[in-house]
Amino acid sequence: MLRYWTAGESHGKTLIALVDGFPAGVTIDTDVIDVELKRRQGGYGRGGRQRIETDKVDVRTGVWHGMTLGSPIALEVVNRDYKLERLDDLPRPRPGHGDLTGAIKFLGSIRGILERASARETAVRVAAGALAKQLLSAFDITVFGYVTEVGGEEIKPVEGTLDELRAIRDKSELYGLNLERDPAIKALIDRAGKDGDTLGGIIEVRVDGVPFGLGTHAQWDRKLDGRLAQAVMAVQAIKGVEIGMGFEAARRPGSQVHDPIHYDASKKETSSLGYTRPTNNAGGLEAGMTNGQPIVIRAAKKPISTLAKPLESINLDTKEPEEASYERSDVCAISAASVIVENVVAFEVACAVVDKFGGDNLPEMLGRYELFLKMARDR
Ligand SMILES: Cc1cc2nc3c(=O)[nH]c(=O)nc-3n(C[C@H](O)[C@H](O)[C@H](O)COP(=O)(O)O)c2cc1C
Ligand SMILES: C=C(O[C@@H]1CC(C(=O)O)=C[C@@H](OP(=O)(O)O)[C@H]1O)C(=O)O
Repeated sequence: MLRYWTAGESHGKTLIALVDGFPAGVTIDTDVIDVELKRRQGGYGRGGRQRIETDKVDVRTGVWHGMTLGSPIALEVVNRDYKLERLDDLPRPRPGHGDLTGAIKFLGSIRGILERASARETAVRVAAGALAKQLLSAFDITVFGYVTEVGGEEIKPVEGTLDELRAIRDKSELYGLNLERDPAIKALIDRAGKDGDTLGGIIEVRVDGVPFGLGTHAQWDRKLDGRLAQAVMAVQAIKGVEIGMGFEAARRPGSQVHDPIHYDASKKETSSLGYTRPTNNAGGLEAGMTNGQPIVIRAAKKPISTLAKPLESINLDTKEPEEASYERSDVCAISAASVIVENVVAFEVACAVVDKFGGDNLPEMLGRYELFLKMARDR
């Protein structure tokens, strides 16, 4: 079983992801992980913190001569803005953050909650996802995330191959798929910043090259749609998850929702085994299992909770009404969130690959994958 945990506070010494159950024999390129970490730090609308940090991964355990050993892998990203010992508490909880509930639940400080609730922790979630992508690439599975909406403004994607779309996204300051929309949306973010306000948005992630049969119908906690939804929803500030047509499917009759099943022998050698679907409203998942089509998953991110023009709150000591605390904050972090969601999806898909093809070592997994394809083609 492949899994991970993280440790670390936002302004503490360091952040750690401990990845357990990662197969042996996977070549790891730490530069590729650092590219993802850099992308997560970027995107238009980020606050002052990203000018302090330069995130780089240090693979502390589990890798020898650039290859995984099958033992636990500890990934570390050190905080440059380490100052926790000098920081005071925050007196006035910020609506939308974990401040009020955390301080009440743990009978303690707001600082003690926000330090761990903070999305700073996602640096090492991204490192774990970027590690998982290096396993997925051996199976030609690619995971690609982009922004489709910011503050209610749509970024309708242009058409193109995956490589063309990647090139566009990597040029976009918003990580969207339509460069023409960037100036208007940057102006929207600037306006929100000037008004002391914040913005959220919508992210889409596409997973290509997915074989049939990842996940299972047999038990609720092993259904891949459910596991993906949990991984995505557990990203800070994500408030909605859709797979394929998502909520829109509820508004249409079945004839306009379900994807007909066709067969094209010339595609027998691909991961779809020749079973083609003229549409992919299911988003690649039926009954908790992948159906040979790309996985498509969307996430809705709420606006940042800390407003420069603070909302009404209470001073927890005096119980008197006061404005919520403000130190510094992102105005819009949807682009960063797209990198995070992309990487948590990658990790979850890698878990399902390990479940299906075994997790001891990569050559054995690839052998089992080929055997499965052969048997499934003959089905
Ligand atoms: C990439 C990213 C950056 C974020 N930056 C901030 C920030 O600067 N200030 C803030 O108040 N919240 C920020 N958030 C949101 C909080 O982490 C989040 O709202 C909080 O942990 C409460 O969790 P919840 O929104 O899931 O309920 C950010 C979230 C993400 C994903
Ligand atoms: C540090 C990161 O994001 C932080 C997430 C965050 C929050 O409350 O979630 C609050 C801010 O922290 P700070 O007050 O130190 O500026 C963001 O900068 C990061 O993504 O690397």
